[in-house]
Order: sequence, then structure tokens, then C-alpha cells
Amino acid sequence: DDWHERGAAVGLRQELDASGRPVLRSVKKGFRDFQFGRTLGEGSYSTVMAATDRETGKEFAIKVLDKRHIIKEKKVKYVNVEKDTLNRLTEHPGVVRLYYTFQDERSLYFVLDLASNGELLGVLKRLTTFDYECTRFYGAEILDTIDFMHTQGVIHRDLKPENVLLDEHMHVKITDFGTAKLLSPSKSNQHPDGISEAAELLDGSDKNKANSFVGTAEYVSPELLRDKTACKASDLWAFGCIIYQLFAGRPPFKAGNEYLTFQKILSLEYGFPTGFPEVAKDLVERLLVLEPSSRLSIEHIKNHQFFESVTWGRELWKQRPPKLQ
Ligand SMILES: O=C(O)[C@@H]1CCC(=O)N(CCc2ccc(Cl)cc2)[C@H]1c1ccccc1Cl
Repeated sequence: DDWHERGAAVGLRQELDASGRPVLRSVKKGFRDFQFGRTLGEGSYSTVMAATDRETGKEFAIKVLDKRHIIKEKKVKYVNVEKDTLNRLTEHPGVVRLYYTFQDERSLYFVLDLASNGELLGVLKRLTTFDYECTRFYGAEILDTIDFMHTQGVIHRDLKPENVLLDEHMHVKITDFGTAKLLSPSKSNQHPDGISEAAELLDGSDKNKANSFVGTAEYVSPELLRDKTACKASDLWAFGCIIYQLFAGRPPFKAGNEYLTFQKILSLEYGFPTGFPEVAKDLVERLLVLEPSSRLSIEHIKNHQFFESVTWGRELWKQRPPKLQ
């Protein structure tokens, strides 16, 4: 892999074995190779720290998990899901990249991209709401990334503005895949081809349905609440909530406590504030639909009038993001 080439290129001291043959070892690094900096975020099972590679000066975000806590809370499965998901989702600009992992007796470490402009939620809170152009641009980058995840057979299951990070150029980097659902390879790279996709959605018998996990109250889908199953369309429900929130400055379903929020979701109890753009309203209304198979597919969302002027694909990520004001 490129770590060896990189190692050779920068002239790392080359170990030689007894007979003088170069010992090829992965240039994977460990705790001592980094200068740890500020804490970027605290999760229930992890802490993310900024860290600089002492040798190259490159900055990373390192997610640190305490083994004892993970084992005590029976979350070992999530650790492996996050690693396997990130390893499957390489090479897309909208997904935070996992360079490598390492461990010591106490902790596990994930060496990730540093998205230096933090969470989309933070920017939204500072601005209160996004204008049409910014909502369309960030909505497009998030949708393009969801499309990539789904074709790779990954359902994120906890999409929300806190999990949409912004890199140094203000492009989207989606993170936090510990609660993702990896579909079996057969169900991965298909676009909604009608029969099998619809069947997977409708009869709920498909074994790829997730269970025993509920995302963040405001963005959780009705099917997850009703029958504890998540499917690709569950990410599109969350996408609808995010588009609504960028324009309205708050999520569509929010009540005094989780139970009341769940009730609003299951009864589709939400409204649009005055001034909510009609075209965006139409899109959101076709995503916040109780029946998952009746929600717009990604292709239909891309062709919706709201995204009329967007050029999808690689071009999207080469554009300079609109000024957030
Ligand atoms: O899959 C891997 O990359 C290695 C394989 C070898 C290994 O021991 N681990 C750690 C396994 C593990 C997972 C959870 C806990 Cl709480 C403790 C150990 C894995 C690991 C190391 C560092 C970070 C994450 C993981 Cl899953």
C-alpha cells in the first residue's frame, strides 16, 4: 500500500534483517507518533481529538475509544461496524476517510480526516437559517454522499446536522458510522430496480433490516419507531428533516421530550414556517412520507426542481461552496 512507498520515499530508516534484506513493515503509526491537541467532540463511547503526525506535520482527527467502557456497554459490535463501514466507503469526497487504526492496552484509535470547520449544525446555529443557494448546495453534497453510501450497501441510520462536518474548504464530510447498517453485497450496489428493492422495503422480511437501534429522536424515521426496521429510505427521511431544518432553523419534529417527538413523527404532525420556499416545501413533503417505499428515490430527488441547476457527480465537489451568510 502507499504507506510503504511513502515510507521509502521519505527515506524512513530501512530496517534490514540478518541477511541484509529490507524488512518491509507497515508504516502504521502509534500513539507516540502523534502530538494530541484539542478535543473536537465527545461521544457516549468515544472522544475525538485533533492530532498532528510528528513526522509529517499532517493534522488528523483521532477517535479514541476506551476498551473497558465499550466492553462494559456491550458495544464491541459498533466498533467493528464503524471500521468495516469506513473501510468500505473509501474514495468519496463526502465521507470522512479512515487512514488506519491502532490500539494500545487501554484504547482503540481511528485515524480520520480532520474536518477543520466542524459541524454543519454549529454553522446553522450561528446563522439561524441558510438561504436558498446554500441549502441547495449543502443539500446536494449530502444527497450525493447518501447516494454513494447506498450504492455501497451502507445505510447511515443516524444522519443529522451534527454528523455532517465541513472540511477546510467548507465541503461536506459525513461522519459517525458506528450505527450504520451494512447490507449484504447482493443488496448493496443496486439502484431501486423496482421488484427486489420494493420487496425489500415492503415485506420487511428482508434480513438486511436493522433492529435494536434507534437514532437521534428528531431525525428518526417512522418505520424505525413502528417496526424497528431501517432501510435506505430511512436515510432519505432524515435528509428531508435536514433540508427542512436548514431553511427553518429547527427540525420539523421537535417536542418537549422524546416520547412527544416520536408521537409527532408517527402522526406526521409538522408545518412549514411562513416564507418557506414553495419548491423546497414540495420536496420536503415528498420525503416526509410515512410509507418508506412512497418516498422519493434518490434519482427523483436529484431531478426535483429544487436541485434544477445542480450539476451532479465529481463537478459538484470541485465547485467553490457558496458563502454562508
Ligand atoms: O479489526 C482491526 O483493525 C483490529 C484487529 C485486531 C484487534 O485486536 N482489534 C481490536 C479488537 C477490539 C475491538 C473492541 C474492543 Cl473493546 C477491544 C478490542 C481491531 C481494531 C484495532 C484498532 C481499532 C479498531 C479495531 Cl476493530
